[in-house]
Amino acid sequence: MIEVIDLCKSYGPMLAVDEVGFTVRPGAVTAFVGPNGAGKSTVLRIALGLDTADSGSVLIQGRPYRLLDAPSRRVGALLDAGAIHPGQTGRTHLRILARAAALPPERVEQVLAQVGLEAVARDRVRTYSLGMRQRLGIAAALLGDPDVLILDEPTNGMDPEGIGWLENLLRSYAAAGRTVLMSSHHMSELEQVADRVVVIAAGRVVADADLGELVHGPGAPTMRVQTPDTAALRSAVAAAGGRCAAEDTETEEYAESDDADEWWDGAVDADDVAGFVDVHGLDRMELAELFLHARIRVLGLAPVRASLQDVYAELTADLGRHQSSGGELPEPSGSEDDRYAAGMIGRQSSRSSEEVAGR
Ligand SMILES: Nc1ncnc2c1ncn2[C@@H]1O[C@H](COP(=O)(O)OP(=O)(O)OP(=O)(O)O)[C@@H](O)[C@H]1O
Repeated sequence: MIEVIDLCKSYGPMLAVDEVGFTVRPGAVTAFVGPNGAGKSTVLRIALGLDTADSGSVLIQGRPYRLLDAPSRRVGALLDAGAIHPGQTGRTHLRILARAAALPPERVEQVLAQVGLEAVARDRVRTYSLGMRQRLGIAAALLGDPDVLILDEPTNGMDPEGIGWLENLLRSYAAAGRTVLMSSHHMSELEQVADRVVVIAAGRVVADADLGELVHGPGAPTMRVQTPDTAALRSAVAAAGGRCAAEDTETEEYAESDDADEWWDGAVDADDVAGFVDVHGLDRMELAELFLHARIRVLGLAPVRASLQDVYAELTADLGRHQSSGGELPEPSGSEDDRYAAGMIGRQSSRSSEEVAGR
């Protein structure tokens, strides 16, 4: 379990993380999402002892990271796959990490097999694609067979096969009762794998809910009704204790959308005089009763399926990026050896970004 408790962190005048609190439970994959600059990496760095909070704390299995016994057996982390030393082979990189964490050398071969890198284990990291580097970073996170996995944007640069592989890995990890926290900007991928979603914007948590609850809302799903009697529908829904979306969805606009193809196959033409009204708080049976009693002509009825992307866009619409202070990023705290051993930085972190990128 990971507990983030009333976390605050400023960089100069910039409040990067503002009383952030949420719990990441075992047995589930929790997605941690937010716009660029929302504060995700800051929370993850603090969780892993690479930065210090101004106030509040992050507990992993009940303790701050720095106070964990054998932290690499408790937490595996991937923060920056691009930071692995390009001159080393994949296997050497993992062997160094295993030795530093007092893990048996056979773990290296096991995780290489687990992430599908055995065939390139003897190649230098500079020859790896970004997707292969991500796999190597994930192998490093898995080395200690930890109960908690923290992955910052692990699917960046991965092809669809790699993403599918990672989704399976994370699902089986969670199914074994372990804790998985991953950040990503790819909502459609997260929708495939996440059980729970924490949304952060401008340093504050704006949603913390099960994926289903977030995309369907609590209670009955939103139903989209196509009817020529929109005014009558609205008053009948209000009388029955439901609620209608403020605007009717324009028939033509909706009929031309992808949703219409998928959900409204066989509905009347856009030319027909009918509007679409989204109804909240009444289920299909309640609506059927209402149509009958209020004598409302209905041409179509279907649940509205919001995507995580839709919900996310709505939640973060007004709360985009914090104003950047424009200052230099200070070095994270913790010795370089500690950070290398935790799989978070490359051994020669002073190398140029071009070298790190293998150019
Ligand atoms: N070391 C630092 N010094 C100054 N400002 C920082 C530092 N680290 C983060 N920030 C600022 O804090 C805010 C939060 O940054 P953070 O990297 O945590 O966001 P993020 O949600 O991970 O963004 P992204 O999705 O782009 O990775 C940003 O405005 C960033 O510029």
